[in-house]
Amino acid sequence: MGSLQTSANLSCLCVSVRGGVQGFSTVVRQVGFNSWLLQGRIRSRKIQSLCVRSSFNNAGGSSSSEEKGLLLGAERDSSGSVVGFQLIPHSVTGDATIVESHDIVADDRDDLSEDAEQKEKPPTKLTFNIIFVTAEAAPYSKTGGLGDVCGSLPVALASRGHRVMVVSPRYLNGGPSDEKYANTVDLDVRATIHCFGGPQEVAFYHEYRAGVDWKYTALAIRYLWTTLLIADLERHMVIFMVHLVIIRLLAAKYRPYGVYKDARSIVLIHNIAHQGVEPAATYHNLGLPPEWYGALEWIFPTWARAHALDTGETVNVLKGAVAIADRILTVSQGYSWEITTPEGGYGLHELLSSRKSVLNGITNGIDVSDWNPSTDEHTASHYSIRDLSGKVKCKTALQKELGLPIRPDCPLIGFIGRLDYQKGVDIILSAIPELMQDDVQFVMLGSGEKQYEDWMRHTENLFKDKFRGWVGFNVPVSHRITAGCDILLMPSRFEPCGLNQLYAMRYGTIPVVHSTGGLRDTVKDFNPYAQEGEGEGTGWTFSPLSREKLLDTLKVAISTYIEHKSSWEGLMKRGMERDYSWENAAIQYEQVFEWAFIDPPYVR
Ligand SMILES: Nc1ncnc2c1ncn2[C@@H]1O[C@H](COP(=O)(O)OP(=O)(O)O[C@H]2O[C@H](CO)[C@@H](O)[C@H](O)[C@H]2O)[C@@H](O)[C@H]1O
Repeated sequence: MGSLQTSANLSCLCVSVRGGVQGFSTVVRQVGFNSWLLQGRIRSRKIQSLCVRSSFNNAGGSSSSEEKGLLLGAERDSSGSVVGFQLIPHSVTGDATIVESHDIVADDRDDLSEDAEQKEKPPTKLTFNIIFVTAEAAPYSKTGGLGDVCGSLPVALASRGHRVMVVSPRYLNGGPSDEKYANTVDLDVRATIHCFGGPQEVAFYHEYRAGVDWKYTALAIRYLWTTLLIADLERHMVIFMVHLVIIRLLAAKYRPYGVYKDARSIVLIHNIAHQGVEPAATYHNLGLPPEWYGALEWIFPTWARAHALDTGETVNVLKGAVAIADRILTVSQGYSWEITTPEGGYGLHELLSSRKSVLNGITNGIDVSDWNPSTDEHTASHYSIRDLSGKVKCKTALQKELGLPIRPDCPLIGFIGRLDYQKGVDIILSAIPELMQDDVQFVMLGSGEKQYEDWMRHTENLFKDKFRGWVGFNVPVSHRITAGCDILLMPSRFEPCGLNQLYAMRYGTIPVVHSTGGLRDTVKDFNPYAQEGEGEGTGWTFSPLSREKLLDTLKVAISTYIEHKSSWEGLMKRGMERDYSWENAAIQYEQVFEWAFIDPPYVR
């Protein structure tokens, strides 16, 4: 960890050992918000210097990057007199000055690390400038898990001292009547970008909330690279990309002119089934130079083409990002392996395998203040690990709200999610007739494919006392289902991370999940005999994904609920006491940022 910190710190601090500056190879510690104590050798003289970066912003913008990129190091003799100065170029634009330094040439002992002051101070903490570019960020916009993650991970990183900006579109819902945007200000900046066959005007809005700069672009089109115009105001940052085309724009439009040349890009894959594939003819809409076409080019195999004249030629946004990002992240470790296999890679497995050395998985956290059973504003009652009594009140209130028989002891099973192939809705559909023979209740909340929405309405009519299908997207209802159910079913075919099982465990609702991706990583199988009979585990995982396996596993869960109340309570409590906060994940993200700065930019 220490050596990684040092290398990354040098990059972050704009003191590049790779740039040929011998000596300032170690950051002893950060001694202020923008100042660091460096040590090392210059021409065999031992130097210790205090470096101060006066600003992250390059507001003036008049001087050259070389002028901006200098550190001034003063060398002193043993009496403390200045005997010379060192101009230390750094590779990233920014204002930096050394205000104090000590030449300790007389002291030949390698004892810098034993400096008494150093012992008192905490170790160097790196801070980064991070821009998230995302199609969704809750609470402003959310159609699924992407919105959740991009609404809370930036806040977690900001609370750890990083400077974080989120850039996202302001959709049509973000009009004056939308309370979520009540605190935003129009920056009164109108920029013109050239894409989609002509000039497009973009308006920018801003809000500073929870330590994060939230910026929104009002533009009729969803393509977010336009938002890099905002980023244009910034310099020397880690650029953190979410699933988009900006990395190519970086390389094609900015780096040739020295801008962002030391920034790093990271693509975070939330779901590889959604790659942003468009007909090849749309490439010119992106405003990228023709020579970059190859990075996005994607040709479907013959069997996947629609008809005899279909050449299969497309542009694939995610493929381009994977090909040239500095690092690649997914939202769980299990999924980071799955996408390198033919079964899980959706055609990108070979490309991803070739970049395995920069591919990592970090399990998502959740917003633990929004999803908190002891304070949840959407639920009928509150409860906690110390007092679970409120949970049954949430259950009966949910039964009442849905018009189901109010039966506290009847196992209540829930499903929340997009109604599509990924979520295994077809497996639920095939299992429901048999499941409805048992004394259970089942509630589904979701929207998506019409065939499944129709099936939910139809099934509700068939099993009036047992089944409810809520067609639509409703966040308060999703909280009430999570709190009120005993079991949450997630038979996802694949699941990069999955958030609902995390919400469920935090609410003492036991997940029954297909053993895949993030579900396998986060749900630990119940074993009643472990821990000298105390039991372990937080739910059930099953594999393979089949109707029979799903039914078998659900039936084991149901009989445990009915017959082994103390085991059930153990399951609930083990799930509830786990740490789901973003803090853990944020620490791992910092590690990846550090790794990103160890290597030079992948595309120059
Ligand atoms: N009808 C409805 N009404 C109200 N709320 C609803 C809803 N349908 C879904 N939601 C909510 O949307 C979110 C869905 O998140 P998931 O992680 O389960 O899946 P999603 O596939 O969208 O995300 C992708 O990105 C996330 C984030 O990285 C990964 O966890 C995941 O595996 C990947 O597929 C949850 O907050 C859920 O409660």
